[in-house]
Amino acid sequence: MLDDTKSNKVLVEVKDLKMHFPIHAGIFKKRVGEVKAVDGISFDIYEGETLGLVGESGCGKSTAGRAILRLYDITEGSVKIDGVEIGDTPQPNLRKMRPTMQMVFQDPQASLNPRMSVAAIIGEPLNEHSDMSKAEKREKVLSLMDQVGLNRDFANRYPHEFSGGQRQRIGIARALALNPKFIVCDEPIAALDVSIQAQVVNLLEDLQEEFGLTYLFISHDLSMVRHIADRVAVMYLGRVVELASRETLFSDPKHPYTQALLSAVPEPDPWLEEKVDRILLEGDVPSPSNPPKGCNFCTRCPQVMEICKTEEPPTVEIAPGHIAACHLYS
Ligand SMILES: Nc1ncnc2c1ncn2[C@@H]1O[C@H](COP(=O)(O)OP(=O)(O)OP(=O)(O)O)[C@@H](O)[C@H]1O
Repeated sequence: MLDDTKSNKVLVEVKDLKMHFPIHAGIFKKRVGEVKAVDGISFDIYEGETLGLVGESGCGKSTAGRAILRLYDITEGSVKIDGVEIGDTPQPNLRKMRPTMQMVFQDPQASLNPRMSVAAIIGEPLNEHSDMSKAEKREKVLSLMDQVGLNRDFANRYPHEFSGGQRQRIGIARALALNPKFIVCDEPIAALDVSIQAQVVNLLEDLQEEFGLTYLFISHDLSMVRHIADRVAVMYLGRVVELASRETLFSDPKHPYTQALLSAVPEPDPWLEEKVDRILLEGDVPSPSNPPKGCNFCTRCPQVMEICKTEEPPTVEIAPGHIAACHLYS
């Protein structure tokens, strides 16, 4: 399923994961409903690979990433990291697993404490999860700065003294401090200037190769995902509608939603741009607190059938490693 350079060992197993947020209203804050941000997603992530997770804003990508890392108490389902079930582990007992799995956030400005020096920020995870001496910690922090391309002379500076790209490097160094195996990169370049996005992506790729890291790369930027991901999962309204290798997904998308999403990618060549067959989706994405019956995509699908309005489509393997949840294939 993966190319020869990647392992076939499953590092992260996500099964029927649901993350529903309660909606409270009224003076007594009565529970009146729930936002089904993630509504039963399943996939495996192989050791050393990058799984891209794409979809429109609000489809549940970030919630999925956070739920997999157990930054939330999940509503239902199972998450195994390296064979260890963490889906139902109480938060205090997750401490042991924390070093294995880390997150790189979208907005480095917001995720770095402005009152802490860079050395303190990068070294913070070591205070809690290691018994290194002060000198050992300092050396580790400086070597992490080298690894992410930050000048070690700037260790005592503060986040505001750095550019956006450098701040993201600080966030990456912090995520690497405990030698993780699995990193959720949540839109890691979305807040950066286009000119430095490629540098940060190259850095993530180099680090992956050097340390054998496994990434869940969340992005709405399909061109970037096409560049970095080995396989790609497409989400719509809390569910994974299609998953395939990068080559297959971009050359032969099967789900009508994936086809529409890919057809919206801008074509830089004006001559080709004229020839692109765009699929325009009608209507808005329904609310995740009140998703449609049957297939979540039925209200906007250009190929909708009667069955789509009543029955949720099963997820089927159309070809080896290529899965889709659509009645056209069930
Ligand atoms: N803590 C929360 N409480 C209630 N609803 C939430 C919470 N976090 C997310 N949501 C809702 O869950 C849905 C999915 O949000 P999420 O941020 O996961 O989507 P996303 O695909 O990552 O979007 P974006 O790319 O804009 O970040 C949205 O409707 C959002 O409003």
